[in-house]
Amino acid sequence: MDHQLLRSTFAVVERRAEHAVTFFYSHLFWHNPGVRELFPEDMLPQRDRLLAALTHVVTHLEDPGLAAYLGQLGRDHRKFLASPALYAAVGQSLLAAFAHAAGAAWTIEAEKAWTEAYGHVAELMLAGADAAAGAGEPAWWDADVVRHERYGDDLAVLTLRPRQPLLHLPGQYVGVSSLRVPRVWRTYSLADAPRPDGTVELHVSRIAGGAMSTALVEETGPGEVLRLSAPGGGLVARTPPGGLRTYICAGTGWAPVRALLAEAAAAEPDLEGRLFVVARSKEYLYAREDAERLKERLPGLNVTYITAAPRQRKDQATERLLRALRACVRWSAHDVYLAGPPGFVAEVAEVLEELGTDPERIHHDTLPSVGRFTTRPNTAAERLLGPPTPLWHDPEARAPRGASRSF
Ligand SMILES: NC(=O)C1=CN([C@@H]2O[C@H](COP(=O)(O)OP(=O)(O)OC[C@H]3O[C@@H](n4cnc5c(N)ncnc54)[C@H](O)[C@@H]3O)[C@@H](O)[C@H]2O)C=CC1
Repeated sequence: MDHQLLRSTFAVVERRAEHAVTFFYSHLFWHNPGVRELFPEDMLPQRDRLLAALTHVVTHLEDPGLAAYLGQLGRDHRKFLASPALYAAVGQSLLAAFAHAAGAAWTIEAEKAWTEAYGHVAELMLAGADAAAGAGEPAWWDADVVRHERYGDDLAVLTLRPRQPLLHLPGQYVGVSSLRVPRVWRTYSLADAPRPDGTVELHVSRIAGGAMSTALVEETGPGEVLRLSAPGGGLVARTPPGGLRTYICAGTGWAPVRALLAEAAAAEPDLEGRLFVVARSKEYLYAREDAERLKERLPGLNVTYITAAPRQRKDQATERLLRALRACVRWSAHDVYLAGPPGFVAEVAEVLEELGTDPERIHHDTLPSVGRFTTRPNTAAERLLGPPTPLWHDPEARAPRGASRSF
């Protein structure tokens, strides 16, 4: 495959990304009646996701991990009932959209390279789907809601009992779908290590205007059934025994961190580390009781809770956290596990690097985007669909940014 040619055509398509994605879906739905019904009513998050996946493929062409990524994506796409025929239809519409957006850059060679590349991508995704089906894994897990607890106005903890065993690594997330919001899937972390009774826990924060989070926080209750997709994500334990680690979470970012700590409490109760739990206000520090229980099992864990002061804006908690992080030492010796709102993760990761943490040892997930990109935009296409928000906190206290940054 001609990687250089794939990258150069994609760079042209990217500059007209919004146009290309609109063309793609119009072409797909027009030529394949019935396919529109497989997609949610609100297509905006879907459009971002397609582009994010394509960007990932093009920027990882030489990465040996790409095949595993595509296999996992195919496994995950079983929840959409994606058939080989649908993969073929998507390929045709994608090439048509690329041809349209690339203009003069769409040469015979470019078309050949993209036809071959898409064929390869589809093959790896279908192989991932077949492998999961062959191992007896369902396309999704029906799960009964057995408990629903509210914290503050916007937060809920849901306990679910999947009807088939749901194997996962602590720290991973699942896609969640509800009949209340047809065909929409949102990702939430599983908030515990696998439990003996097979139940799982999701922590949901209601986003203003978010149909799914509102349904899960305000309307869902015991007796209802949700669908869960195959667990995925790379925020899993990576520290060798005896290694130092720091866990930092904000809001419902507590969910994956709690799962990692529960695993550590069983596997390595004498671990040494620090935990920072950040919440917008005291009322939202729903993690405190659980964290205290974990601390009893992990005496070497130093726990700090950080909230904004009363009547201060919620972001003040991050400023307070950054001050606390600056007061800590030995960052170069720590693995750091990070979870929370995307802006928080990006900001904290940057400060940790400035403090001397090895970037390879800062672990966090890039959750699939919802509506807007969940990480800072890097490419022209990402910037177009989700322009970066300006950094807001205490810029004076920061070391100068690397000259290589493009925003
Ligand atoms: N529910 C889950 O299982 C998981 C959720 N997440 C993410 O965590 C977030 C949870 O949202 P909430 O609980 O409502 O958190 P929140 O909106 O209450 O924010 C918690 C704290 O994060 C900080 N923060 C928020 N936005 C920031 C920004 N742009 N820059 C710097 N700091 C910022 C502030 O200190 C704030 O007090 C969501 O974005 C979600 O995607 C991440 C992992 C798992």
